[in-house]
Amino acid sequence: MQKIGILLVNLGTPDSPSVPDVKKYLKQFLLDKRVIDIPAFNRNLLVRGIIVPFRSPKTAALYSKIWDENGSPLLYYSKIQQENLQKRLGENYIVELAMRYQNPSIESALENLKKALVDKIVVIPLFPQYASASTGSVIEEVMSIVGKWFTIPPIKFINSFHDHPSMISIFADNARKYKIENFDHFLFSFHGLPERQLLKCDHTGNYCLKKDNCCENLNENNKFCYSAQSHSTAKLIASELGIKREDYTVCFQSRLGKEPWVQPYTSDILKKMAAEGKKKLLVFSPAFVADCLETVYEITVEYNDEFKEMGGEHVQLVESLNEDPRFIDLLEDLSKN
Ligand SMILES: C=CC1=C(C)c2cc3[nH]c(cc4nc(cc5[nH]c(cc1n2)c(C)c5CCC(=O)O)C(CCC(=O)O)=C4C)c(C)c3C=C
Ligand SMILES: [Fe+2]
Ligand SMILES: [Fe+2]
Repeated sequence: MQKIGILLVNLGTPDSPSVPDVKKYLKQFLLDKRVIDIPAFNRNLLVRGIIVPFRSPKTAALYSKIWDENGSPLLYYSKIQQENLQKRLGENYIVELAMRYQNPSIESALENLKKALVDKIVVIPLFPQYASASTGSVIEEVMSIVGKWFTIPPIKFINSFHDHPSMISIFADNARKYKIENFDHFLFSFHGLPERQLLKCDHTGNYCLKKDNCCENLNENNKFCYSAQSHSTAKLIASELGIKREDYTVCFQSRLGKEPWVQPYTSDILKKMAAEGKKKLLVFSPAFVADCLETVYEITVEYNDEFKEMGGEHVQLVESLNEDPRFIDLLEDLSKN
């Protein structure tokens, strides 16, 4: 019987919410050339000289707010997902968890799979939509580590799962708990990405951001585009819930720096909603498979406060996939097919 290694990889989180640990995390994260994709000299100067020293105390304070007895929600739920997938797949599979930045490291997880004498490896980056800064970076890191091994085993990389029916159903069911008729409008708020990185994913060189709504529909030209895959996820969830196109907005949160990022920005949409007199918003965050800083704090606390200050009443987050057994169905499907 073959033994199959499964490597689940999420983004990463600091080891603790202390400023030195957050500095270590941000340094490793933001020095990644796929995350800040500018020439190495400028990246080093910007990250070591400006972003890390100035941002770390602020980011550490935010992490302290979401850190509970289970630690970081991202790592906590990722471990549960790993344990539940291991139980589901049984003894012919070895399921390892790694984080692209900080711990557990991809290198240690791959070593564990090597020691377990697996016959092949399936790498599942835990990002539904492909971006070079997330999925691409995980794939490059795995290739670079395994590339140094004397024996390179068969490896399969999952590239995206933005339209997987199990994920769509979980987000839709989690939303139904809040009775969707109670809301004035629905936001699908994805993690942001610099526009420059969208353009680099456009293999036609002449499609993305060249006309309005270029990425509203997924097609041959934009199949690897993060924005197009995000719109595809949103459309499928909205369709399962019977939400009409005019009642939802796809938007992007968590910008860094002054360059343009994929638009519209969630913060601008909140202003627009408040100006239109909308009172209750239901917000999906389907770029993540587990609750994390961006969902637990940015949406639940910051956006809620901002919206109320502008005259709105409530911003309700739809929980992520977290411990839902149907997410394990999805991971089982990606592991086996
Ligand atoms: C959905 C996948 C992600 C993409 C794509 C992504 C791109 C990206 N992120 C930054 C900068 C930051 N992101 C931060 C936190 C963070 N990012 C993701 C996922 C993606 N990022 C997650 C899951 C998290 C939260 C991790 C957690 O522990 O909860 C942060 C740290 C927080 C902060 O200081 O604001 C930064 C910085 C860039 C620049 C980028 C693309 C170029
Ligand atoms: Fe990020
Ligand atoms: Fe696009």
